[in-house]
Amino acid sequence: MYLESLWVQGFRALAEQRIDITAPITAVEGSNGAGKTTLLDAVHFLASGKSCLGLTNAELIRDGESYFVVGGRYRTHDPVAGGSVSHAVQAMFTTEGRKELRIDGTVYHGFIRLIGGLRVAQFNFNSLFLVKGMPSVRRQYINLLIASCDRTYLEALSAYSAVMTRKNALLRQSGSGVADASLLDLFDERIATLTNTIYAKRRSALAAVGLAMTRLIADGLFEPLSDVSILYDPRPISAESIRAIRDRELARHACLAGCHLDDFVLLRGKKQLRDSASLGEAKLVALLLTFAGAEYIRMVTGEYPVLLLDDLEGDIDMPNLDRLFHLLARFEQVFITTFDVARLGGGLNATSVRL
Ligand SMILES: Nc1ncnc2c1ncn2[C@@H]1O[C@H](COP(=O)(O)OP(=O)(O)OP(=O)(O)O)[C@@H](O)[C@H]1O
Repeated sequence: MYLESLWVQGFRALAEQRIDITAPITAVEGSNGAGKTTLLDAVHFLASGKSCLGLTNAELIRDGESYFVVGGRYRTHDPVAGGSVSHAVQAMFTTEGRKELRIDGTVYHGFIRLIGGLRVAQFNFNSLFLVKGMPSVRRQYINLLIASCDRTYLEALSAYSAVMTRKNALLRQSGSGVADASLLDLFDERIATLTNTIYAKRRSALAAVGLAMTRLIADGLFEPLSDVSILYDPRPISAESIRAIRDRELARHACLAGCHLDDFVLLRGKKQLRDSASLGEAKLVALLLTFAGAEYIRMVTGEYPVLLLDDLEGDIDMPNLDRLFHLLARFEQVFITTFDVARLGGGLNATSVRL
């Protein structure tokens, strides 16, 4: 997987930028506020239709502009064609909320089709919330990871989100508790089926990610995390078990069971890292999850994703940099932000883009 060129217009810090990429490692340089994080976020957007900083599309539009455009051309291995193929993608979002996506010239009016095209694994300062933050952050991690390799998972998530929206609307309408019970029964059946499908896919993906974590720890860079593991053991649900809490759902006007409340636990020994990890440890665990996610993608698709590393300086002890560079050599393409490539030492043979 290789992003050959990237163009952005009116995207946060970047007024207009076009880069053609030829080297395996691109060091994105520039002073504070120059737009380094923004550039990596643009690549993440092309892979997911979303900002990796948790920003809304409207927040991504540069102040004073009426739209943003993010586009790129990437190369990927196509097992059907038996070789490398190249795709052009371009996403536009306007202040009126209009979305326009072009993939190889075909126009779509939503960004969901970006998922499963260009694949990325990313780390930035927000990644520590994977360890320290709310369950929703971990769900986003696992959702994008699986969906980028498995279209049926993405379809199950979309179907789940649609049925939950309809059920929530019905629960809100129900007011005094009088709701269309048979329609709620139908929704509960669908929610239970989709939840169990999603649980099963998350279970096998998280088992693979956990295995990749163990191998990466054995490689050395993550040695201090030798007893870190993932615990994920959701109980399958049934329409009956959801029906059993219907009174509570009616009272709260919300769905109170299903995979939208799911979470996985990061453990060190038997302790939950969310409560016990220092900030430095949390960042290292998040970096480990980034690399383990990349290994998962390679295992499923046969190709490493594009690796996006933002704000790593200061988070990794200098003696470990050599091991990090060794790990980067696995990837076909890496983007790494830095104030100054020289500060990263001679171990990094990178081409730099200065903003
Ligand atoms: N919607 C927006 N319109 C214009 N400028 C924006 C917008 N959102 C953020 N910025 C500006 O972008 C800059 C931050 O960009 P970014 O985070 O990409 O910089 P950076 O080079 O990664 O900085 P640092 O080295 O400090 O991490 C800030 O100056 C901020 O004011």
